[in-house]
Amino acid sequence: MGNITIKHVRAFVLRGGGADYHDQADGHWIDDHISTPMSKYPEYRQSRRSFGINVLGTLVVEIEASDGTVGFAVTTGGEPAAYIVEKHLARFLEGARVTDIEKIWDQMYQSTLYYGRKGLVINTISGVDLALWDLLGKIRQEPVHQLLGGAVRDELQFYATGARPDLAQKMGFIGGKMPLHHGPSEGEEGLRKNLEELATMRERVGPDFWLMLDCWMSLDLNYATKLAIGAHEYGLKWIEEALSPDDYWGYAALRNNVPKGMLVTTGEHEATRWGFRMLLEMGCCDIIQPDVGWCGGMTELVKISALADAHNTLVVPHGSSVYSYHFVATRHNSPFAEFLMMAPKADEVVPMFHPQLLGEPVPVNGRMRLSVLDKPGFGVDLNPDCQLHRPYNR
Ligand SMILES: C[C@H](O)[C@H](O)CC(=O)C(=O)O
Ligand SMILES: [Mg+2]
Repeated sequence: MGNITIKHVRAFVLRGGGADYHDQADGHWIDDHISTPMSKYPEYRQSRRSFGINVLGTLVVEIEASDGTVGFAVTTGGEPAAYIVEKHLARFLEGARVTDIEKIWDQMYQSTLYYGRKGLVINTISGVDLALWDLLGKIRQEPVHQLLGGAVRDELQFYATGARPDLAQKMGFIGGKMPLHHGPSEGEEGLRKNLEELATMRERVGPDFWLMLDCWMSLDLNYATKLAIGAHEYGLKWIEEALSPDDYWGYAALRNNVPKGMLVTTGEHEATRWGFRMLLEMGCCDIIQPDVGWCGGMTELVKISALADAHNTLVVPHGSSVYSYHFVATRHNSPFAEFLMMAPKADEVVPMFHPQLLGEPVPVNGRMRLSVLDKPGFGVDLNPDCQLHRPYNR
């Protein structure tokens, strides 16, 4: 094993759903008048695709070892990410040992610092890192959760994100997180509509089912505070990503402002241990939500999670399908996981990264047995029916 090296790195682009889960067709709940930082421009209010939310597409990273084993991963990043992998990052992998994950991560991060640190570059590094974990698992014939130190639970439980928490409840999930539909630019009327939607959902699901609101970076502190206070009456469990990810000070203030018992969550657009250190040390939130495909990959998520543990903060990763399931199974401070409802009407459970992965597990009755994850690597294959495009073939 110590002698197996990395022979070749390849980066592809894929369109249509999957890891770039906002890349959906018309009529999908995920693109139906959701409040965003662009909602202040009326022409970009109805659809997130109108301002380009799906412009990047999916990045697929494939890493082939000297023994012929191939590991792969998908994340968001598309063609610019493929460029970075092929033209810049591949040099740190090809010829290295497949076990050199820490060193490769450090080289990818340090060598891109002058143009990286967050966003696209860290998405790209995350994709490469996840492919390395998949490769190592496949070579060792062990699931990634075992490489991470082993599972601490036999079963994962999930809340669902989508437009229909009432249906998610019937499907066995422990809670439902809804997108916020109206932002500050829609004034008092929008605020009233937001609260009415929450009230209707609370009536449908009864008093105990968790209800959360995902605000996708779209509010200001005053609006978020008013929303949280209004939503308290309807038992809102948490208010998510209410502010810009750069506004650490706003989050710290919001956490003071929300009614007692309501949680403030954020972090899906934060990256690396340094970004999360800001959130944790400034007391910005009760739950951090790193996306393992965006925050720096598994190698970085393990560090972020240890930091969170030392701050008594839960880590409930954003989306990211199998990549987060293998992680959540191994951490005491990750007691449950997110499942993004990718059915257009949020009325059935379909694999989160459909159609890109084969063998992608889904929760059944809101739960997933650990045994489902007991396959080498992340336990999934690329769907050969998906059209891979390699824009920067070296
Ligand atoms: C529903 C949200 O706007 C977003 O598309 C997904 C998300 O932020 C989450 O799952 O969390
Ligand atoms: Mg979110």
